[in-house]
Amino acid sequence: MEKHILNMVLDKIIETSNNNITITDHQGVILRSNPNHWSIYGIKADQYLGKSVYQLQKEGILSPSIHAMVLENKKTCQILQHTKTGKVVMATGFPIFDEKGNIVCVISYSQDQTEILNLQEEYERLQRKLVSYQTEVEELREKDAEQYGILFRSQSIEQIVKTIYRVSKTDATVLLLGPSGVGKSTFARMLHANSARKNEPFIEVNCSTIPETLFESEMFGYEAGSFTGANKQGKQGLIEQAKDGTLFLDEIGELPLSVQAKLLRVLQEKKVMRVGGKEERHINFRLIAATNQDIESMVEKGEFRLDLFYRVNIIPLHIPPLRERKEDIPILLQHYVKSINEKYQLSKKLHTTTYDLFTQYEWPGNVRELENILERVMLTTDEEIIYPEHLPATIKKEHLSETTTLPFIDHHIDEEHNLKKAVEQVEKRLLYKAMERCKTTYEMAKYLGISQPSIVRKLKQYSINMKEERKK
Ligand SMILES: Nc1ncnc2c1ncn2[C@@H]1O[C@H](COP(=O)(O)OP(=O)(O)OP(=O)(O)O)[C@@H](O)[C@H]1O
Repeated sequence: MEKHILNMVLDKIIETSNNNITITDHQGVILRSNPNHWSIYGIKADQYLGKSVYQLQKEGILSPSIHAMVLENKKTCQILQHTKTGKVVMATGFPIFDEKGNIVCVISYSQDQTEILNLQEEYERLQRKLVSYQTEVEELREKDAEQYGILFRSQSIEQIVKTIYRVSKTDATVLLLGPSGVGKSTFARMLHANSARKNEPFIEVNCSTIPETLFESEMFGYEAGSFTGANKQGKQGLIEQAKDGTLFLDEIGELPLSVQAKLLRVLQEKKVMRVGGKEERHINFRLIAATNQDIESMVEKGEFRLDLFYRVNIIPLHIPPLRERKEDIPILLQHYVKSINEKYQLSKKLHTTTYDLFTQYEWPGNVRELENILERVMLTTDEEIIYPEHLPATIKKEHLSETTTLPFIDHHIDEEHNLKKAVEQVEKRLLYKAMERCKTTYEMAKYLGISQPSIVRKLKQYSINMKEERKK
């Protein structure tokens, strides 16, 4: 190709490129560049063409010059330039060598990055805002959940609360699963209170308390004079009472098989025929069910209908037992101590060791058991501070075995690899435990099977001040 045509091609490439292409000779004198791109440096073509990049660098127009850098380093370079006009430019420069390895010219591509950087900054700012909004929403959620009587610190309950908020905006059937006393009814009420049906009835039916023979009349209602002993005017069934609201079927696993079939039909068709009635009534309601039974194994054993299981198991929510979310225990204790104090005009407090015991206990009856035990202990203890000795034997027993059995000792020996230290840990632990149970050093001596002077000596050895400890 002829030289003048090659020049025309080169000019066209430079003119049409999205990047600013600049060519300098081996001394950094600008030979070619697209004038349209130089506005970002705040100068015009006649001010830079034929000028040295070193000069422009000195004048602060190129800060720094990519060409100067390539000439100096004799290799490809990349930099971010901050121009006088406040722009940020990404410049990449490439050296071109002759056969002898001398630089004959440098070519650079530069691109205005200001917008991208601004967008990036804006994106990061919005990200930060989003995180702060998320935290705020979570805090509000926690507070909001509190108004429905749900207190938590555990991630598992936080996740359930989030799901409840999400599904409460839909009409999806929710199946609450978990052992007795974990809060299934409480969550069901929260779900209803957050839904569009909140101003309509919430009908809670404990399926285990309705006798099989009365199930139909209780659930579907009956017409006047349909059976002896029936109300003369007839009666609305529980499903009809839930019209436009929520029907909460608690203990659904307790329903006899014969009843399950009848219920399934109603749930599928949302139509109810009163006992002794002639026409079906269409009832609009949202269904929530709960059980503390292993419903899937009931299905396997043929004790629960598979079709009814599919009908209710749309959104299953497993609420874990309290022993699997011990981080919820302190806040529950604080709440219940406060509310029981208010209810009975008391001013009782839990000793820190009592808190520890409550946290270690397995709580087979979950939150309900915690609430009940606390109420009983607070009402039956004369003293203002509740010590471990005031607690029921089951809680103390668990503590006793946990602190004295081999796993505890093993743990310390494994960790320390030092017998003396491990013995000290065990001794200290036993002293604290004896202090929880006993009032005097004489009682402690009896409890631990050593002499009273030994107790005093050991307390001194481990700098344990009984009076101070009791105040904690
Ligand atoms: N997260 C919680 N925060 C505060 N109180 C709770 C919480 N969970 C449950 N409770 C309380 O524990 C008690 C038992 O809760 P609830 O009746 O909802 O449990 P359940 O799982 O439905 O029990 P069951 O299976 O026996 O019907 C209630 O007094 C309830 O207020």
